[in-house]
Amino acid sequence: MEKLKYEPLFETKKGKGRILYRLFATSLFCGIILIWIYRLCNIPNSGENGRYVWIGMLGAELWFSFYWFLTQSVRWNRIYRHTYRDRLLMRYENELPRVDVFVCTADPAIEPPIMVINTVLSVLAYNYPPEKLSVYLSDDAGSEHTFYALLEASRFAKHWLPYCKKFNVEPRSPAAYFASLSVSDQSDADFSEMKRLYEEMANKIDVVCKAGTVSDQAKLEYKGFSKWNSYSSKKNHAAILQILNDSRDEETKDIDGVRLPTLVYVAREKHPEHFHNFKAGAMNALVSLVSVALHISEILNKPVDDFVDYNVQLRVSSEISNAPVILNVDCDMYSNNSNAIQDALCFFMDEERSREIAFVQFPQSFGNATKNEVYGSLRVIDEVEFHGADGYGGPLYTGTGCFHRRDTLYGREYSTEARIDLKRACPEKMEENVHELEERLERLASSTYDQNTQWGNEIGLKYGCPVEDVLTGLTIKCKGWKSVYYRPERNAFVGVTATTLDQILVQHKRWSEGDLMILFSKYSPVWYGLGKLNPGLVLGYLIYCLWSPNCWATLYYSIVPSFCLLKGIPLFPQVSSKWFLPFAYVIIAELIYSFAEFLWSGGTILGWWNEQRIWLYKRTSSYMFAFLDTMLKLFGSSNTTFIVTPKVTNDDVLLRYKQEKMEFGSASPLLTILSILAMINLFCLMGLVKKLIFTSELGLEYIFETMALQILLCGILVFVNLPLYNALFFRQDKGKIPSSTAFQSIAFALSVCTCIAYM
Ligand SMILES: O=c1ccn([C@@H]2O[C@H](COP(=O)(O)OP(=O)(O)O[C@H]3O[C@H](CO)[C@@H](O)[C@H](O)[C@H]3O)[C@@H](O)[C@H]2O)c(=O)[nH]1
Ligand SMILES: [Mn+2]
Repeated sequence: MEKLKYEPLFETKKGKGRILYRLFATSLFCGIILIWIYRLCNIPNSGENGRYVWIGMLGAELWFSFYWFLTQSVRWNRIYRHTYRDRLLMRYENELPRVDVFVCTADPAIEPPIMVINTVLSVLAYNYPPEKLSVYLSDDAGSEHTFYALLEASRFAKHWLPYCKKFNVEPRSPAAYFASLSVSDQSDADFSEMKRLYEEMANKIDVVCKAGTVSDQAKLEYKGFSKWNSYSSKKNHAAILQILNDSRDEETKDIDGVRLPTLVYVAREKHPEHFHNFKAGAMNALVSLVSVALHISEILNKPVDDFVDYNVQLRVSSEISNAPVILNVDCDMYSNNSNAIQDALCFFMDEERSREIAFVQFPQSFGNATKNEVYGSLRVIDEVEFHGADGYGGPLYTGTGCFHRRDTLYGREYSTEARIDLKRACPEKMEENVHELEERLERLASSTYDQNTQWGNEIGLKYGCPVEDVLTGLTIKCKGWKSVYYRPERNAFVGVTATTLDQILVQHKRWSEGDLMILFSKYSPVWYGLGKLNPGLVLGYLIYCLWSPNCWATLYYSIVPSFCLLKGIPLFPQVSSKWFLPFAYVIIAELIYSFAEFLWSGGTILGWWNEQRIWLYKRTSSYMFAFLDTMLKLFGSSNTTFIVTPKVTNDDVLLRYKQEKMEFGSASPLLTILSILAMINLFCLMGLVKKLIFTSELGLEYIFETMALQILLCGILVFVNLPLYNALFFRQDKGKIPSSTAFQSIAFALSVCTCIAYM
């Protein structure tokens, strides 16, 4: 008999133009070496003017070269994935695994319930058998409003899900769907009815949020609200768990009589004395809630008794769904592609190559991004770098839009028998009613369930790091697993990005701080990962772990050459010197490359320019504070925090955001640093102009000949900062730089420049 040909469920292709890129990178590297040689050979002798400044330049350039070298790792070996969903369905239509979706929210004031339930509705409506899909909303605020919204959403879902299937709607977040249509699309009756239902629901939720409380009538209608009787604050409340739809229940059906996915609301217990570990804590509560110790023992191949050693609290059979595949999304990341589960499963279920795959990460894209992205984007990371990381064992886990195998989250080591257990039985419907089950589960979502256990350490998401996602993904890979990066043509997830400068700087401070903490932690890619990870991937991780130390070289390069300009000390080769060439080549080639890469990644010309500005701002403010804070933490005098990014904006700020006017707004040390730097460069450039006009002894030509690159550098810094000067001196709206910050930074920059000039 002819052997059936194996048809893979996914394919991997090498990126185009790799040879060309490698040649280019090599030529750039030669340029960089020449720059080192120039620096080394021209260090002023001891006693000569500018010796230490020169050594500093050498240090900064060595750092930049080293960092550039790291960034090559994710460009060297890019790969691209392609899935075959039709083959998946043909082979596994009736045995698809169950999938648990975890949605996390933390604060109804900055993560509005209406946005949260749109995300929930979008994942409930996945093109996937409903009896195999369970959606859990983790609400860290334990907010009655969010619960009310979810309750309304569970009712609306009975209309929305059949509608999505009937008309093959995309995207399946109702808000995004309605917003995506033009007026002419909106004529038919089904549509109008759907829109009316949605608006009715949105309106009810809006009323509750504005009133600040749920009406007595609603409370009477649904007795679940009684659980809030003892609620005192979002930091102090008992566990609340409510099963809104139970797919095991025959009665849970939509208006067409089709079963609905399971939907569960969970607010783990919060107690002021028990640290809650932010999102990692929330995720672990969910992971553990839906599992049983027995299963863990099965996975780790140990008898249950051994678990006493493992110190896992043995918890009574408590599962609701316990699916082998878990999707995790942030509350603002709605599903934009209803086939994403099937795509992910192609990687988990391929007969030959899926064994080693622990998670499938999709890119993050943002629905509220403006055309030229004033606050930058993750564009190049998504379009280039993660494809490169994939070539060396897989991208980072970035916290949202990621499918995990449940057993790898439990800390399972890679082994060749590690095929996903599809046949794992569905939890039995127990002889208890839903309320009894809820009560039993609530006891498990206590604020101490993970204390003195391996949760957060050997099991589940890792605690103690503001980027729990990156750390968790890294340790999974150190256990021998790989991950996959998949970017379908239609984006799988769409979220909300920050809309003010302060928000983006604070977010990047959290990220770069967390990444640096990983570098110094027990799980550092360098000492823990070396030998376990592909060396290319170690370099790849280092790019992110070393984000924050970048601040020093950048600060040096954006201040010292400008001061030297003021003092008349040349730091770069003369224009007519042959040493000028490598500098010119490296600068121009790198600029053109980064420009081309950005456009190729789908950005705009102005977007690239904005990206350069935000690059400078992040490096000189967020990264510096992140570095200092990490040092404080290492020496034990500061605690980990997690400032949640707001997902709402007031109308005034939103208008300026849409006009792409940078929002400086509130005073903060981050902002002060940026304006001081901008002013220093402006004063230095003005000092030079003054010198050119009033002192003729040196002559224009001589100054350009000796200082061309320094003038260029200072000029570019000033040019990049134009929006900042505008916000300092001319703008009248609320997004301008606050007068106190303006005054402080101008006074400070002026005094420093005066001191330097007359020193
Ligand atoms: O105590 C907390 C704090 C946050 N969150 C949730 O975590 C998610 C991420 O928070 P956000 O403020 O949006 O952070 P971002 O910087 O946008 O998030 C990125 O970076 C985080 C790590 O810093 C990851 O956790 C996220 O998944 C990743 O998208 C949100 O859904 C929050 O509701 C909680 O559930 N509990
Ligand atoms: Mn977010």
